[in-house]
Amino acid sequence: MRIGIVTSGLGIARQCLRKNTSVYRTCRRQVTGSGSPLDLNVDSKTGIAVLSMNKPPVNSLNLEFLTELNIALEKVENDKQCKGLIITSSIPKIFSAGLDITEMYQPDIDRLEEFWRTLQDMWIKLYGMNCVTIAAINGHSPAGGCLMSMSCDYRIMAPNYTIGLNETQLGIVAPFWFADVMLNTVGFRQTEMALQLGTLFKTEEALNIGLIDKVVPQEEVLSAAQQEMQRWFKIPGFARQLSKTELRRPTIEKLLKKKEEDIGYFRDYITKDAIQKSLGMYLESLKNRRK
Ligand SMILES: CCCCC/C=C/C(=O)SCCNC(=O)CCNC(=O)[C@H](O)C(C)(C)COP(=O)(O)OP(=O)(O)OC[C@H]1O[C@@H](n2cnc3c(N)ncnc32)[C@H](O)[C@@H]1OP(=O)(O)O
Repeated sequence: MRIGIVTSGLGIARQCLRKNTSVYRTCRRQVTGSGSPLDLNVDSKTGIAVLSMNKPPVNSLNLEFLTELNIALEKVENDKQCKGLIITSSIPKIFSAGLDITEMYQPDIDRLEEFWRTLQDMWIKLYGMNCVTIAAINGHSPAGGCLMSMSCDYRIMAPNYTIGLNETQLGIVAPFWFADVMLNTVGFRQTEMALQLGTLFKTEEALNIGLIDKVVPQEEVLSAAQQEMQRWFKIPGFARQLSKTELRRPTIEKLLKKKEEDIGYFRDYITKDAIQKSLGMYLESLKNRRK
């Protein structure tokens, strides 16, 4: 991520005037540079940061991208002006395709371990963010994309997309902490069915089981997230934060206690011949889809 703090100067003010939407009307600090896979914009007036993933073709989470996500989350958490974070995507029709499968297929072992550690760190940060987090899900959100969405405080999604932990469809098993987050979100029965079947829920189905909180038309996802944020901002910050921490801490601590063990388990599991074969076939099927 190319990071350069652009303060609310004349250039940005002109952009604000040009883009005649409520989001852009107030001046923003742009915290990332052009060409970056992440656009982080902090609106100093509203206290809302918008983090938009922009890594073509599908916002897949590889080591470098996860590292940049970690830096961006750290920046938001350390920015005293930020009271809320909206995570969304700049890629049409895709929120995130989840983990980059090429990181797990025929991997270099050192990199594989680093990849997993960086994913753990990203999740620990996002799930434990003090500020209010809203996922503005404007595209498909399988597996790791679903984990990111579920780790926010609130989820708004556009119609006609899919979301879920579909790992079993790839012949792999969602780690215990992915499962824990789903359990915390939709309860045991929905989780045990969804995880075994690797269900990708359509938007409406996701709403029905409580995997997402609201459905709005595609073009309204971001403005709905901005609006929703106001409801959360009305609650005294300290009380809200403490409530969140109390509820989420046990889940985070469970991974913290087993971080290294989890990396070792992931490494040994993913490098098994049978798992490599499944991943290879899945990658091939993705490539052949358009043929
Ligand atoms: C203990 C082990 C635990 C591991 C936990 C794993 C968690 C995960 O997140 S695994 C990843 C699961 N993700 C998926 O199953 C999503 C797969 N992708 C799709 O279903 C689709 O690509 C889509 C719905 C996200 C988008 O569809 P579409 O717009 O039609 O784009 P394409 O399918 O044509 O894809 C374009 C391009 O991107 C490659 N690609 C897609 N997803 C991934 C991915 N997750 N990782 C790496 N690469 C991916 C796809 O192969 C195409 O590549 P090219 O053919 O080279 O253009």
